[in-house]
Amino acid sequence: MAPMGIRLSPLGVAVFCLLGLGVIYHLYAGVISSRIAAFRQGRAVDLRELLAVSVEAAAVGGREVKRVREQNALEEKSKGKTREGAKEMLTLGDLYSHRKMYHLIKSTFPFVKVNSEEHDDVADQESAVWDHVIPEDIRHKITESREVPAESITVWIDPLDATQEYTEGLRQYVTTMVCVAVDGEPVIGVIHNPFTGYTAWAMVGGGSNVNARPSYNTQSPRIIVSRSHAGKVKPFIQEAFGNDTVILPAGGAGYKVLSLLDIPEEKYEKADVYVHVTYIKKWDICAGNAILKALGGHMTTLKGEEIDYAGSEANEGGLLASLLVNHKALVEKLPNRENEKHN
Ligand SMILES: Nc1ncnc2c1ncn2[C@@H]1O[C@H](COP(=O)(O)O)[C@@H](OP(=O)(O)O)[C@H]1O
Ligand SMILES: [Mg+2]
Ligand SMILES: [Mg+2]
Ligand SMILES: [Mg+2]
Repeated sequence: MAPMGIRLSPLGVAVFCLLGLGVIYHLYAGVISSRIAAFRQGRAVDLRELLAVSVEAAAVGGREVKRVREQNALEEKSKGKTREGAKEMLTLGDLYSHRKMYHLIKSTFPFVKVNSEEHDDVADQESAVWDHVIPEDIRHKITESREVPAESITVWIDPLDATQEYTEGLRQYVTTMVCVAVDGEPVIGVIHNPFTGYTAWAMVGGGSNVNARPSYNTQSPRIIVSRSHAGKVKPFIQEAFGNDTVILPAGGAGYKVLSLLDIPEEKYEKADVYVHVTYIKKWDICAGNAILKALGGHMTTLKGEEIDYAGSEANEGGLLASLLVNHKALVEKLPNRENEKHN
């Protein structure tokens, strides 16, 4: 019984309540859906922006690498040993470069997973902030933006590649590298030499600032290999390509990929194929893989398997990298090394 003698019909009350709920749902559905949209937008990453930040990160890290080398303040120490027993070196160049590169990428894209070779608990007080300017050459070569969910991205950074050679003063081999993998596939690669200032970048299906050479020799190829983690690469190559094959030992996984490209600088040797037979990690190889893929080339394990750039840092199956040749035919020439893994 309602006050003042007004009698409410139960059906009327029910209809009224339903109407009220409908209005509330209508109002809140709008709010909720716009919240979801805003949330989603925050987690969508424009790959052209991520390329611009990657190029910037390689440059800011590179400035630290150069400064530490020029001040002779490397303070090198051993982080441990590789599986083959070689010392894994860490210098202040690796560490300071890591801080700058990692924080620049993380502060711009907080939802993106970034795997760096180095680690550090100190928050960089003067960490670089991206100015949101996409450089002219990137805007010119990549005209369409492409957005992907942040969750699908893994960024690999090598704050200083060829640390061994860096400690020996062999500056030509040293690079900083950034790679962006989407769903495990390498999509963006940046390789920067801090001492010459040269940067190679490419986006698969997008564009690049570097090209393949007009031709490559696969009959008697010049093969570039590691100088400090070579393992048994020499007999491996001779078995595949003959005893007279030209083998070029060089430092740095980044440098060795640059040696396959058409770089208008005399400092880069010109190789036809890059082979690595020992264990190697994904921050060493992802950027080179993305650049080669963008230019129509391949980087695979020695068995010709694609490398998945999500998940663990390890690449166990060695490396074969080539550009504009029949990669499968190269794989078929290689000896079976089932019984000599990691050598
Ligand atoms: N067997 C191995 N185990 C661990 N890292 C290896 C390796 N072989 C090569 N690397 C790493 O791959 C990069 C290129 O090596 P190389 O010059 O011998 O070709 C170097 O990266 P960093 O200098 O970033 O550590 C090196 O440490
Ligand atoms: Mg290292
Ligand atoms: Mg490296
Ligand atoms: Mg390194």
